Amino acid sequence: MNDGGEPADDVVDELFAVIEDRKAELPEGSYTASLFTHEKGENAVLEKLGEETTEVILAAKDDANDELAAESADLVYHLLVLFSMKDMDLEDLRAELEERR
Ligand SMILES: N=c1c2ncn([C@@H]3O[C@H](COP(=O)(O)OP(=O)(O)OP(=O)(O)O)[C@@H](O)[C@H]3O)c2ncn1[C@@H]1O[C@H](COP(=O)(O)O)[C@@H](O)[C@H]1O
Repeated sequence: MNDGGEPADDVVDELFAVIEDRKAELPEGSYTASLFTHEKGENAVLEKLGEETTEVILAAKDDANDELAAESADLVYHLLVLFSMKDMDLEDLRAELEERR
């Protein structure tokens, strides 16, 4: 909660909104935009997902929890870029998780 008693914006929702903006605007110098315009197409983000997954596993095996959190954030970010590329959104993920409750 912030000082006004309103719920704080969800950081994951906010990140996804930024990713959607980058997809629409493709600003110069944006890493996110570069994934949407990459010459390898969607393979660029798929390769990053593979790399980040390996990094998550290595951090876990090293018992390096700070690194595990950082690599997990990289993984989630790239997963959200993939969702956006596929015209999916966080509601698709939430609906899938809800169904499993
Ligand atoms: N959350 C992220 C985020 N996580 C990871 N990354 C990028 O993902 C890449 C991860 O690659 P690696 O771990 O392999 O590290 P690296 O060796 O530096 O990367 P490369 O040389 O392979 O590109 C890095 O370039 C990171 O900067 C991210 N880039 C952007 N965001 C978010 O997206 C927003 C918009 O960013 P821009 O699109 O760059 O404006 C930012 O404000 C952040 O909130």
